[in-house]
Amino acid sequence: MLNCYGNRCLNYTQYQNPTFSTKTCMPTMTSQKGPPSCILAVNAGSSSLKLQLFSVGRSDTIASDLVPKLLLKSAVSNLASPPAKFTFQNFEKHGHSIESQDLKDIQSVVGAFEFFLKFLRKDRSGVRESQVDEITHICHRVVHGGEVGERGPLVMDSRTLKLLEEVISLAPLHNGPADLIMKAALKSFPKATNVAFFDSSFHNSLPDFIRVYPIDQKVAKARKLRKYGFHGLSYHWILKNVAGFLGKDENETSIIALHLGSGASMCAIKNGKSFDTTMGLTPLEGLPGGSRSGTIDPSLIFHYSSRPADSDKVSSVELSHAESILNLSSGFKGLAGTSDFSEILATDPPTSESLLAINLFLDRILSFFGSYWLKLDGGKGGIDAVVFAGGIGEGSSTFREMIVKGLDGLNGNFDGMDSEKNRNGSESCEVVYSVGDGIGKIRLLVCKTNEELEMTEECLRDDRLW
Ligand SMILES: Nc1ncnc2c1ncn2[C@@H]1O[C@H](COP(=O)(O)OP(=O)(O)O)[C@@H](O)[C@H]1O
Ligand SMILES: CC(=O)OP(=O)(O)O
Ligand SMILES: [Mg+2]
Repeated sequence: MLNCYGNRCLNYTQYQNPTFSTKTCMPTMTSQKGPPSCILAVNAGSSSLKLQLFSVGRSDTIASDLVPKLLLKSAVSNLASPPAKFTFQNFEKHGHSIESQDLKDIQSVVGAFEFFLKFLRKDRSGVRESQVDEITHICHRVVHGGEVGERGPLVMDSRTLKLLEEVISLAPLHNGPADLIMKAALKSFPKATNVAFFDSSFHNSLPDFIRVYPIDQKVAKARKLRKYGFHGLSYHWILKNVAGFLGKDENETSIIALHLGSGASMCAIKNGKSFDTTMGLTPLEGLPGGSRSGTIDPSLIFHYSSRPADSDKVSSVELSHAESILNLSSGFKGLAGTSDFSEILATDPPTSESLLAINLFLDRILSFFGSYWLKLDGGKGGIDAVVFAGGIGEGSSTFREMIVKGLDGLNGNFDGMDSEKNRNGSESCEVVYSVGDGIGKIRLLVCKTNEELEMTEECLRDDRLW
């Protein structure tokens, strides 16, 4: 039985290597000091909660290197288009059995986290009670780090939770739930160290002329109103794995990365640094998503909330309500009635609504692509690869093919698409695989993103978090 992480495939016998034994999970008597021995990684997305549990061993080759071993993987997906689906896979249980069920009553990531915690302690999970108590570190994906997130990951306690409360309104679909999950984790695992890893940190390198909005700069600075950018854990994972795949240093790798999931964004990575990205002050800017509008004329908000031509008659839609409409009932949901893009792609025969959603998404992606092509000097060899990731980017060969077809007009030195690899590549065990013919200078790649393992690896690398 194979299991993938990093760019490696491990088989079950390698899994039994005693250096990776769960015995490495020592019970913690006080808040953990010293290297982590058991890490729970929690990724609260807009339509899903993804979790992985790792024990930590020493590398066979470099004894000082800490290596995570995957113990279990669990997810609650489809939260935005119920019923939510729960999956739980215990890699220590014989046959790596997968448990799955519909959760009719769970509609939020916080409810999903509570369900997961209860399930973990059930016999059916195959996880020993003592093993749960051995968790020394909990890594949380927090989408918006505001100014505190600029300095990188942050150990959570009542003081740092307060600091993050200030930016909850800047990532309304994410930071509120993450805040509640961190509070629940602090309560349920009082001996563990909780660390927040920020999606926004990766974009600290954005140049001023890209991150500044053309508004009064006194107000902008005082209220920290600027582009932050998100999906940064995913982009760093993509960067390091694509650099490894290409045999290049991270800081010599330049790519256009497309993270297309319930929330969708793109990033122009220039020599290992984020140079531009489509999301902004909040995850609402840029591409449309499952229920988010993406970029619109800012005046549209006022047309929602008032009737400009008839100014004394104010409509019943208030500004905060308009914000919630743009976040929760726009995007694919507003266009085609569902936030589930796989359902839209599978509509057979296609309806005018499904075609509109697909063509509009494609159009916005190509608009940003053209812009990033120029910014990275694509015509002069400034781009190594185009990389697809996220639920849609990894899951839909059809949509990847549509995007690549749309790039024809650039007349760039792209790989041609290899239809066979594009259709069947997902069966590959590799984290990064090619969907191109390898003839062009710009490779077409898919990267199986893994925000949970990204946080875990960072946690093991950064001893300030222990
Ligand atoms: N095989 C697939 N083909 C097309 N779309 C897919 C596929 N698998 C998942 N998706 C879509 O990916 C989106 C969820 O992406 P994901 O990255 O898991 O979400 P989140 O933003 O919650 O992390 C949903 O719109 C879902 O329909
Ligand atoms: C930032 C963001 O939109 O994240 P997700 O796609 O996980 O909802
Ligand atoms: Mg996600």
